[in-house]
Amino acid sequence: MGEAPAFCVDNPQNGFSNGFGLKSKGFGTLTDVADKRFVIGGANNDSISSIGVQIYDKSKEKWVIPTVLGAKPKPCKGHSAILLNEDRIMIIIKGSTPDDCIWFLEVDTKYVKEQKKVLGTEVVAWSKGVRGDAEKPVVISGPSGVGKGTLINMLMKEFPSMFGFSVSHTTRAPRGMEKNGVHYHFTERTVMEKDIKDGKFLEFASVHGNLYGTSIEAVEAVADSGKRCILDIDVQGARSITARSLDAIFIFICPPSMRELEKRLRARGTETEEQILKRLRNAEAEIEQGKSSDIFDHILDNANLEECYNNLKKLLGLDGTAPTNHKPSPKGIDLPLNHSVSKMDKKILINCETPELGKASKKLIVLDVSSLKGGFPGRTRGLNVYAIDSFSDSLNGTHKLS
Ligand SMILES: Nc1nc2c(ncn2[C@@H]2O[C@H](COP(=O)(O)OP(=O)(O)O)[C@@H](O)[C@H]2O)c(=O)[nH]1
Ligand SMILES: Nc1ncnc2c1ncn2[C@@H]1O[C@H](COP(=O)(O)OP(=O)(O)O)[C@@H](O)[C@H]1O
Repeated sequence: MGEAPAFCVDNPQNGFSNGFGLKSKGFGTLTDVADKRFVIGGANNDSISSIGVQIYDKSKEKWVIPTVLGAKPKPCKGHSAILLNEDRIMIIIKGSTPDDCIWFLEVDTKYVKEQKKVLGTEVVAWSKGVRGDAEKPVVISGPSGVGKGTLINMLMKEFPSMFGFSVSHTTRAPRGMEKNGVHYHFTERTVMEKDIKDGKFLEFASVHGNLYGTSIEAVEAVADSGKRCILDIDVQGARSITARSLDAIFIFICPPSMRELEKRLRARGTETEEQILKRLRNAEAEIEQGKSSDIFDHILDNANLEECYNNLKKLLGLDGTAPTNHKPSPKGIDLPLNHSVSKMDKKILINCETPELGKASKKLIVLDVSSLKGGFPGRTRGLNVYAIDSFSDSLNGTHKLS
């Protein structure tokens, strides 16, 4: 299938209320998915414009303005659109930065289908495309004072280029040494509640009387930096994450006894007496749930810190010396402004010939989409990218882009 053609929308509904004012005419792409035509477009001139979405329902012969979820691509100088698997449209942005040129408009993925039912409207969702895979995140849970933070710090200190911490949002007050943006994003309840409503959180829970939550951006930012994400979240949060099918390793840290847990909490000296008692009361239920539920893949006893840390490293496959062959974070894709796009099986071919530079300038960029993972509300990962120079001569010139 070839690139969806640039076209002129003759009769859209008074512009794209979800993206920009299209006025009476605009240019964009159209992609047919069953009896729906997805019109994705910008303004009718050479200037940069934002991307709006409108759907023409061919069976009902009417235009529909969908609810658009997720952050959309930045204003651009045009785009190409290619339908993948009947459930998402790949958008290749012209004139964008290398790390911002591939996007997916999900039109019938599992999440979008669910949202259509919940909202009772047409729904589409934007997800940014990213090269390469992210390693499975590591979710660490356990009662307050058991040693989660201590173990995570040890891991980050020993393997600084390998792990990144998912910085949660919380409505609780910072402790003496805690820094905003490093340990937590300390936030107002009303602000956090609005962000939760706007779908910015992967999970959230009320813990010890405060609101805590993991933003989608917190996890994606770690993966973008090429590191493996560590989450320190409570049992409710871990359960929400399993329900959202986030592929992660779930580890529960257990104290040797309630008495020892109390001793550690008091020795830490960061909570008031009232807060300590609340945390201890909650600990019993957390331990019960952590041990009995089928959320956790591993339960680690933190009686002896060194032993527990070694066991943690073992189950993460880090029991040797620090690995030296850590994958660097993948670079973006450098696309020229002018290119044409086509599809062959699970590969998207981007023809980057620059006519004014002659035959020698021919380059074909191949996006292998056979192993895509993730998607809204996070990034779409697993894009594999190859460049073929002077592709008309031979395919033997294939090499991986660095
Ligand atoms: N669900 C959820 N729980 C979180 C998050 N961040 C922290 N928590 C949990 O909230 C609880 C309280 O954390 P905190 O106030 O830092 O106290 P601490 O556990 O005693 O260090 C702990 O069980 C954390 O695992 C989050 O983003 N989501
Ligand atoms: N195995 C252990 N033995 C003794 N003290 C520990 C052990 N693990 C952690 N601690 C101490 O217990 C306190 C609570 O640990 P922390 O990492 O803050 O717990 P959490 O993040 O689970 O609330 C800290 O003062 C820490 O130094």
